[in-house]
Amino acid sequence: MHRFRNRRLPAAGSLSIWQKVFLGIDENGRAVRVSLAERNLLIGGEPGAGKSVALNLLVAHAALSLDCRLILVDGKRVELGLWAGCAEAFVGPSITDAITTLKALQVEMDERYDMLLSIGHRKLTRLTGARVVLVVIDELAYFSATVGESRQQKEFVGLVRDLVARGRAAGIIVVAATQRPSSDIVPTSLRDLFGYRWAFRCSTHASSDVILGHGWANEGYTAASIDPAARGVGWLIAEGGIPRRLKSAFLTDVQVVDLAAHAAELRNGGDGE
Ligand SMILES: Nc1ncnc2c1ncn2[C@@H]1O[C@H](COP(=O)(O)OP(=O)(O)OP(=O)(O)O)[C@@H](O)[C@H]1O
Repeated sequence: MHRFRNRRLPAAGSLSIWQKVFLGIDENGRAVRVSLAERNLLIGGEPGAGKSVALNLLVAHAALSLDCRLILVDGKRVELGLWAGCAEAFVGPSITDAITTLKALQVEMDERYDMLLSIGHRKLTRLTGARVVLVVIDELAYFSATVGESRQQKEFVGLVRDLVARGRAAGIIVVAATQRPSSDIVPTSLRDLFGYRWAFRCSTHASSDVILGHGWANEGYTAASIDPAARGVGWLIAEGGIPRRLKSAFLTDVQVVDLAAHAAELRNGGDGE
């Protein structure tokens, strides 16, 4: 298998979760970057539209950023599985494991608020010391509507909601993806907690609005108008802004394998050479 391992892989300390993450190129040819340490991100779109590719870009940046801890929740295991060696926790299809992991994060979030209060700060910054924790969930609907008992699904949704609502200032960021952009999976009250929302191709204007926000389809910003063959194309909106159409960057599986191995080595104290 050809590997692209070479000297251009990022060295330890050259990337930070506080730096913007490169997502792709917009219609005007401009680079699109997001500041993940400041906002949660919701990704939606129909199967095959490009969500996993987008998640891999985000996780690649986070994994190579040694000031970021990674918690990966992936019901299918294969979407994020290549990054398991970089993650502090990797949760597969078990809803019990997902709940246990999110509960532990909730406890940590409260401890972080105690710490912030004790030093008189309102939010975690890169100077506070504690590392940012990135929680990536793929697929939201698997845990909220498919696997487990209804009581567990509710508990899972409650934990996600709390982490998205309160985690940001404590340096706990959630990125969640779903191939079911419907209001039962992403109710407005949850959707609106995400500061970034990225809609890949959706089958209807209504499902596009479920991700981007109510009314955008009427204004002409709809992921239902994306050509099904245009994989990786989507609309991204940041809190308070207007949607921006972009084509995501792309990492092949071979590149992901190489980057993940490199990041794991850096995380284990190696120099990645
Ligand atoms: N930015 C891109 N550039 C080129 N090809 C892309 C891009 N994004 C996605 N693709 C192509 O589309 C395929 C499906 O993308 P991806 O696996 O990310 O979809 P998905 O939305 O996660 O699907 P599912 O919901 O079924 O998991 C990829 O294997 C790739 O071939």
